[in-house]
Amino acid sequence: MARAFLIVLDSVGCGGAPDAAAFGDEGANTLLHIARACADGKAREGRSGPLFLPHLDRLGLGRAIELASGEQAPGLGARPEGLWGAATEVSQGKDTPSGHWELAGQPVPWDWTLFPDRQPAFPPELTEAICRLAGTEGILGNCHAAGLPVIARYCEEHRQSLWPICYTSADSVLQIAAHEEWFGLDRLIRLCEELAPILHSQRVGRVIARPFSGTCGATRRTPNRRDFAMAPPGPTLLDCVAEAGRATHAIGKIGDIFSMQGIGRLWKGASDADLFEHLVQLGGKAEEGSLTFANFVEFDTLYGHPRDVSGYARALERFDAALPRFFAQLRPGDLAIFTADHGNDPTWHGTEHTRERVPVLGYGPGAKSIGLCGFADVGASVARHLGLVLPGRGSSFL
Ligand SMILES: O=P(O)(O)O[C@H]1O[C@H](CO)[C@@H](O)[C@H]1O
Ligand SMILES: [Mn+2]
Ligand SMILES: [Mn+2]
Repeated sequence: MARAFLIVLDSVGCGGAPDAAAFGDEGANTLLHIARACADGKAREGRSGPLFLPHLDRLGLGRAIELASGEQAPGLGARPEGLWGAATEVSQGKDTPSGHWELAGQPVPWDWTLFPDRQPAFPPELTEAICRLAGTEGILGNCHAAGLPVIARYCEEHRQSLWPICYTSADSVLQIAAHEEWFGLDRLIRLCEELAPILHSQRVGRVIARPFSGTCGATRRTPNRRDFAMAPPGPTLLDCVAEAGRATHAIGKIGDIFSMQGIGRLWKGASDADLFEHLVQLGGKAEEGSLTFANFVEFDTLYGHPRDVSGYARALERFDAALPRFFAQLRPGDLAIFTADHGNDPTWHGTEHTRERVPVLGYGPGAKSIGLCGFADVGASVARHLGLVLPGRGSSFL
């Protein structure tokens, strides 16, 4: 029986989304702009030269970028030896759950609730609920922000008052940062868990605990982040595989993104390097007929949001260089698909995700062009590869 590996490189988009302008993202292209910066010598911190991704490019990465956006990425464009194409999203959100759910066959049928970009960003009833559940007299932040600056800005007040630092973004999200020792990690996780059903009932997609440690001026976020996400709008690829009695393995934050629905075993780690080791191990030992679904988040969190082009290029090159160790574990008949959930162009303005198409690259079935497809077609194809049928929007390109 065949095995499938669905691997999401978080935020590694390739431009060309037909509705990018509606998101203020017309022209955004994560991979193209990183490749151009590298070729122009503008991404030289800890690396140099044109973007070097020989293994992904051999699958068809350069051609996928060109197909999605009409632009040639310098250094990429080898003749594809893998399955290659690009996918367009229909869900009206450029966030992580929307992207993953649609890849797994469930586009989001509703409009997410977003908080206004003003201070206070949260309605008084929500602030009261946070205070009641946290046992505090108030909250800090209450604004749109990126995580590192908002912690730096409110650290000292947080240390003195122990009020939680609450912020949001262009995503449908309430994020709460608090110090692991001063405020308490368990207390922060419990607070987010208790708030989640209230927020979910209002179509706010996620409550995220963002614990940090260290002293003010030298804080760092810890790996104990927890996302409490709404459940997907219906059964996904994971449910389909699990209900067929097959094993499902979730690497990284897949468990959080799918509210643990349809997930057999969880494989977590402190870094993407740790997660890659899980992927290599599962390449060797995942059961016949199983699905391994992985998310590599550092492209997004460490380099996309902070707009670090060199760092993003380094992370892509590191990932590419490690791929042969994973490929060496695969067996005849296996399928490994590499794709993404949205863009996060590190050359774009602001600090938010960017609406883009995403590459769809497959290792296993040999050279094959799939052209432009929908996100949901990825899930339908993985199901088909496993001999299953995923009901819903997608159709298989296999
Ligand atoms: O800057 P940080 O806190 O990482 O925020 C990011 O993390 C959130 C969830 O992925 C996104 O909405 C984005 O704003
Ligand atoms: Mn994401
Ligand atoms: Mn993100």
